[in-house]
Amino acid sequence: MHITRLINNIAKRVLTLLTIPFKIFKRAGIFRYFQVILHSHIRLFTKSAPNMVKYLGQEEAINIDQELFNEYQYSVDQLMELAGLSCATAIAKLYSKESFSGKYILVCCGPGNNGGDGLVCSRHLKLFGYKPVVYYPTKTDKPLYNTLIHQCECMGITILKCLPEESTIDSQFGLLVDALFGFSFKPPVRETFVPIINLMKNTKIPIASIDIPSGWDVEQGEPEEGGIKPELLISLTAPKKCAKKFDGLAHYLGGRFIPPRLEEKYALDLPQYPGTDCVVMLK
Ligand SMILES: NC(=O)C1=CN([C@@H]2O[C@H](COP(=O)(O)OP(=O)(O)OC[C@H]3O[C@@H](n4cnc5c(N)ncnc54)[C@H](O)[C@@H]3O)[C@@H](O)[C@H]2O)[C@@H](O)CC1
Ligand SMILES: [K+]
Repeated sequence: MHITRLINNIAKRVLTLLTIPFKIFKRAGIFRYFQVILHSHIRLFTKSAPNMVKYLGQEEAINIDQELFNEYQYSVDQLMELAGLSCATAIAKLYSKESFSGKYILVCCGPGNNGGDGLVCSRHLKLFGYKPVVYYPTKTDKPLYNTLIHQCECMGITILKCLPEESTIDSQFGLLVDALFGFSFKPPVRETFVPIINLMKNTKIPIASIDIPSGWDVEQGEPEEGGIKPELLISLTAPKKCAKKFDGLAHYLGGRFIPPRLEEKYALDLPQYPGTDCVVMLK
């Protein structure tokens, strides 16, 4: 275990060192080309390391969630803040600001807590110097969500009323953050969300999915008719079973808030987070 962790750490350091020279490339095309090549190589290098972390079923994920709130007395906004920060951090690790060449990040938020993570993530992305814009089609009229929206607006983040035209997405946005549905999703996607899911299926810009690629079955993965294909997946607490089918560029784990006793009870076998980081790269 120690040797595989050491190899992982060395690989990550090599990745960071190799990435720095590319940050001087202001032209997104060249930057992204090298970024993809680099990550593919790092993945090959680290693939031999056994991935011990447990992949959760839907019921188990819901039980852990409930236990955090009931037994450990965390409030939703406490965990959401850490989850959203982890997502923004993972995005910043994979995509430099320069790679977007001034383009916006479209953060699509759903009606539940996954959408709340998206709102928090937007706020942190803004603080990191990115340009997030939120699309939140079904606002949840609860104090928590009203506050999160208010905070976004106070930070100059635009909340879009309509979904941007598919034809303008590529020219305006450099990344789409998928915060529509998390571990409580039950297929099939309801009518209201079909246009945004279709847009995500068709778009050429990269997608970063929070916790679950939206529209995927939490345990089985991508639907038979085809689903969205995120480039980055940020699992929270522990990856869900569908993450085994994830074939994008990078998979991070975030939400470094699980008490050791809870980790032990569910035999989560969480990987070691580097130093004080709030995310750890799984692949
Ligand atoms: N411990 C944890 O486990 C934490 C979880 N958090 C986030 O919370 C998420 C889970 O949140 P929730 O339980 O609120 O649920 P979700 O955000 O996964 O989704 C529930 C919402 O989606 C709707 N929905 C479900 N199936 C649908 C369908 N087929 N078509 C259209 N709408 C559908 C439901 O009506 C509900 O409004 C996680 O995935 C994660 O992102 C974080 O905020 C913090 C910590
Ligand atoms: K999602």
